[in-house]
Order: sequence, then structure tokens, then C-alpha cells
Amino acid sequence: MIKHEIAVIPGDGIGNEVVPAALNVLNAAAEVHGGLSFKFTEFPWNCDYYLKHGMMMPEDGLRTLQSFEAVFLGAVGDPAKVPDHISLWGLLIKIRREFEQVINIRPAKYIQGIVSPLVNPNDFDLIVVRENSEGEYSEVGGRIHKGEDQMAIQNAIFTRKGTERAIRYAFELAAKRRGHLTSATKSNGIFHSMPFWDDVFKEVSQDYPDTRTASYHIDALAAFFVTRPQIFDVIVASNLFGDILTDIGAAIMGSIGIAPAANINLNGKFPSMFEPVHGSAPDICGKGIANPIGQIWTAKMMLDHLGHQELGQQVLDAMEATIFSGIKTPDIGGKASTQEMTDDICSRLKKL
Ligand SMILES: NC(=O)c1ccc[n+]([C@@H]2O[C@H](COP(=O)([O-])OP(=O)(O)OC[C@H]3O[C@@H](n4cnc5c(N)ncnc54)[C@H](O)[C@@H]3O)[C@@H](O)[C@H]2O)c1
Ligand SMILES: O=C(O)C[C@@H](O)C(=O)O
Ligand SMILES: [K+]
Ligand SMILES: [Mn+2]
Repeated sequence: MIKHEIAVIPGDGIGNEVVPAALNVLNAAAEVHGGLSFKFTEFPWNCDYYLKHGMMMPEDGLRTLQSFEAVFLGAVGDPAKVPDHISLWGLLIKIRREFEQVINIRPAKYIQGIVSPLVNPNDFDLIVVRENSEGEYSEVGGRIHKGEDQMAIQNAIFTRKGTERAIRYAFELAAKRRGHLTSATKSNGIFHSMPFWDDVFKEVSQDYPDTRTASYHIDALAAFFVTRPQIFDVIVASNLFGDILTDIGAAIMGSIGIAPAANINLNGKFPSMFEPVHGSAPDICGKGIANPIGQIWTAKMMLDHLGHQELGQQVLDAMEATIFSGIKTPDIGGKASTQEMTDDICSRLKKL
């Protein structure tokens, strides 16, 4: 019997609705497998925790998480209670950073049965590799003075190591897929870091002569995501560019509620973390209508990571069959609840 010990952080808002849904699917998958079980240990770290304790997780929170094989997280943020930069940096980004989860893998593809806002969604299938530990997301800088004199400096950090690591990872991934890699740049407007990014991209590309490459400025690239997503296979992007691109990727699939993500630790020193692209969705929280697909597809990525690719594929198949049958939450044009959609996926999975 293989047993996986997973730390679970539902977090805020709909995290508390879609995480239990995905855990049900993982348990159903374990049942289907027969020789697999999960031990889920839940941690109540979120904005309510912050209001009680003055921090998003306990002092020794990271040490506690470190003993698990993976972290499964819902969403972090409740701006009515805690400013977003405090909650995000106190939990989500803290874990990404401290656990050296330097790569964020975010797939987007056309799914039959979901109406895309594109006139011709025609089978696009892409993966954004988002640099996940530096770039525009840095706490380097500060604020000074008051009133008319006030100012803020926010530094973007691009290290050789971090940039090359993300680009190399993307080349490796492209080689396993359709052999095409696009670089998201902005070397026309961003004077130092983006020409540097381009240099590293060119240099690393020498090691992958069989991979076709393209490089677009992020503004044009964002537009191409909407007008012709079919041209993309793998896209490598800095932290902020990758963040924005993946919301567009979610949007062209038909809903932010279905996009999955994996924060990957490459050196094996810390667990990886699995959490969907979407946030805590305060506007629909508590109504039981949150789309569980983003979290369930994220669970599929965790299964892949734990070495159960075949089972992961079965989860994806069940999920797609449920969508195709019309059992869908309102954000993708249906009338089903989170629970109804989840139950249908579980029962299909068990019948596969
Ligand atoms: N990785 C994360 O944990 C993460 C990601 C994005 C935003 N946030 C946080 O979440 C909070 C809300 O942010 P936001 O409104 O910008 O983004 P959001 O993703 O929470 O919501 C954007 C819109 O998409 C909808 N939506 C999101 N997930 C859905 C789902 N599963 N099913 C159906 N509809 C869904 C929401 O109802 C909302 O209309 C903020 O505190 C923000 O910082 C966290
Ligand atoms: O990384 C972020 O900015 C938080 C959230 O928007 C995300 O995409 O995970
Ligand atoms: K999330
Ligand atoms: Mn985002």
C-alpha cells in the first residue's frame, strides 16, 4: 500500500468549498487505484487565523509543512479582513519562496463542453511556465516621506540562476511536448532586466537545437492568447507576466474557476505545492456554486507529481466527461452546484 501524507490548507473564501471537493476526488482516485491511500492533515491558516493571531500561519508553520510530501492549497485572501499584500506574502508567497518552489506550471487548453469567449477556440493546448521566486515579485524597495513628498520604490530582481532555471525548465518541458517554446519579453520598454532575459533565453536555446523558439513582447503575446492561442505550446514568462498570462489562459478556456497550477520545488529539499490559479472569490463564497474544476485539475497535477500519471489521466477524463455531459457550475453556463459536479466526477471515476 502506497500512502501519501499531504498537508491541506483550504485558506480563504471558496478555498473551503473547492478543497473538500477535490479531496473527495482524490479519495475516489485512491479507491480506484486499490493500492493507494492519502492521509490529509488540515491546517486552518487564513485571514481569520490572522485576525486571531496576528499572522497568517504560526511561527513554526513552515517547519510543520516541511515533513509532508506535498501541500494542497485552495486560495488565500480576504480583502475585507486583511490587506491582500499582507495575506498573500504571509502564506502563499511565503511558502513559494521558502520552499524554493521556483517554477509555477499552469496549463490551459480547450475543453469540449465549455463555451470559450473565443470565436474559434479550436483545440488550443498550452502550458505557461511562470518563474515563481523573483522577478517583479520582490520585497526589495520601500516607501518614504508623507504627503506630497511620498514615494515608493519597487525593485524587480532577475538573477542569472532564477532566469536560466525557469527557461531551462521550459525547454525541457517543450521537448516532451510539441517542441515549441515562446519567451515572454518586454525588452523594448524594460531597459535592463528584459534584454537580460532575452540574452539568457538565446544562450540556453543553444542547448536545444531541436526546439523551435519564438519571442514576443508581453503586450503582443497577451493579444495572441486571445486571437490565436493555437500557435503556442510552452510559454516561459517572468513572475508577473506569467501571472497575467495565466488569467488570460483561464479566461479563454471559459472560466478562471477551471485553471490548475503547480508550484514545483526542483531540488527536492522541500515539498511542492498545488493550488489553482483562481483566488478566494469573495463574491460567490458561501453559495455552493464555486467551480471545483480548477482545484480538481490541480489535484490531477499533484497525482502526476506523486508518480501516478495514469490515475491523473483518469481524473482528467472523468472531469472532462462530467463537463461534456452538461453537469456544470454557473460560471461555465450550467446549473449544478459544487457538490453535484464533484459527485458526478467521483462516480464517473469509479466507473472507468
Ligand atoms: N493563488 C491565490 O490564492 C490567489 C489567486 C488570485 C487571487 N487571490 C486573492 O483572492 C481574493 C479575490 O481576488 P480576485 O477577485 O482578484 O480573484 P478571484 O480569482 O478570487 O475572482 C475573480 C472572479 O472569478 C470568479 N471565480 C474565481 N474562482 C472561481 C471558481 N472556482 N468558480 C467560479 N467562479 C470563480 C470570482 O467569482 C470572481 O468573479 C483576493 O484576496 C486576492 O488577493 C488569491
Ligand atoms: O501570484 C500571485 O500574484 C497570486 C495569485 O494571483 C496567483 O496567480 O497565484
Ligand atoms: K489559488
Ligand atoms: Mn494570479
